[in-house]
Amino acid sequence: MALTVGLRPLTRALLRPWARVPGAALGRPAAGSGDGVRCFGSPRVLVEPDPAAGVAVMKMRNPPVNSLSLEFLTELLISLEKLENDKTFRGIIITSDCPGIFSAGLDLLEMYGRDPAHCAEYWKAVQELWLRVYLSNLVVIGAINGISPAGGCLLSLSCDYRVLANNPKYAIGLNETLLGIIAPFWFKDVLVNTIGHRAAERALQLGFLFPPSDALQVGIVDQVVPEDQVQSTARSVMAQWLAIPDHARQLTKNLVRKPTADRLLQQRDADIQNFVRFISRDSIQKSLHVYLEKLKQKKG
Ligand SMILES: CCCCC/C=C\CCCC/C=C/C(=O)SCCNC(=O)CCNC(=O)[C@H](O)C(C)(C)COP(=O)(O)OP(=O)(O)OC[C@H]1O[C@@H](n2cnc3c(N)ncnc32)[C@H](O)[C@@H]1OP(=O)(O)O
Repeated sequence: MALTVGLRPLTRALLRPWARVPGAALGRPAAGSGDGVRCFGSPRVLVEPDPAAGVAVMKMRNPPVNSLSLEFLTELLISLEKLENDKTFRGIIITSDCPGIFSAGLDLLEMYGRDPAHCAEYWKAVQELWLRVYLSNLVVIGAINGISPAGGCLLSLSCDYRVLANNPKYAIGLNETLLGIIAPFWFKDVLVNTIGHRAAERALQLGFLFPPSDALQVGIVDQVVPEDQVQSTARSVMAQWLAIPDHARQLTKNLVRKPTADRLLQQRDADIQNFVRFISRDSIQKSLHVYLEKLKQKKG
């Protein structure tokens, strides 16, 4: 898949992709890997490779809530691109290193009080991450070990399979309307593809965040397991998926997902312009302000 990352050279230059991760990389072999196999990654993305299994675990660590800032998105993109281009790997497990939070979704501070050029650059990176995960040739499994609203839910929905930890706090859904904003058409498409039209219609309008039992029932996740079994379950599901020949699985995945991805690919620039126009409205900026204040006040 030829996707351009399309971020400002400055943004990319600021990052140090593939730098050894302090602490994690200091001689600690990756779990399940043989001696000499080291964790690698970037400041916000820790990659634990298991070359023998052909699997890498990608841990998001952008504390406190793994909000998808521009820098974090860029690091995720670079990690994914690297893994995708390395023939050692056939599958990745995406999980979180922030306790209780898978991802709080898009970083509201990238959309609030920003100029149009910044919003456009940000939205391009959001599109890019979605396309890269959604169309990945690798098997992508979400080991969802925390709450995942909005953009966090989109990231989960873009995986091939979702395992959610059974904790009532770990709700998942596209809750944009609760913020006074709307889920873009491609977020909506992925939800419809996953849970069906009627369920998506209700969930989107009401901004449902499904706790684990409801999430399983509606089909927004594939499995709910005790919290301490999320990673091991993701590993055994991965083994099942990797038992299928790559070429057959990849072509099938493409067959199923391409029409949805094409809807965005055919109008990426227009989608960016729509986003910038929408997010720049006074009324939307006001809604974001109110929501951010609410998050602050919640702390007391
Ligand atoms: C017509 C065409 C239209 C085109 C489309 C147009 C428009 C827009 C589409 C936009 C799609 C948007 C997608 C999104 O993902 S929006 C983000 C949605 N996320 C949320 O609603 C989650 C908000 N966060 C929370 O609910 C909680 O933080 C939590 C995740 C449950 C964690 O709770 P807790 O552990 O208690 O932590 P705090 O609430 O205290 O948060 C810690 C600090 O992190 C800040 N924070 C939290 N979430 C975000 C975020 N998403 N972005 C930026 N910052 C975030 C929070 O304010 C705290 O900051 P502080 O320490 O400085 O106070």
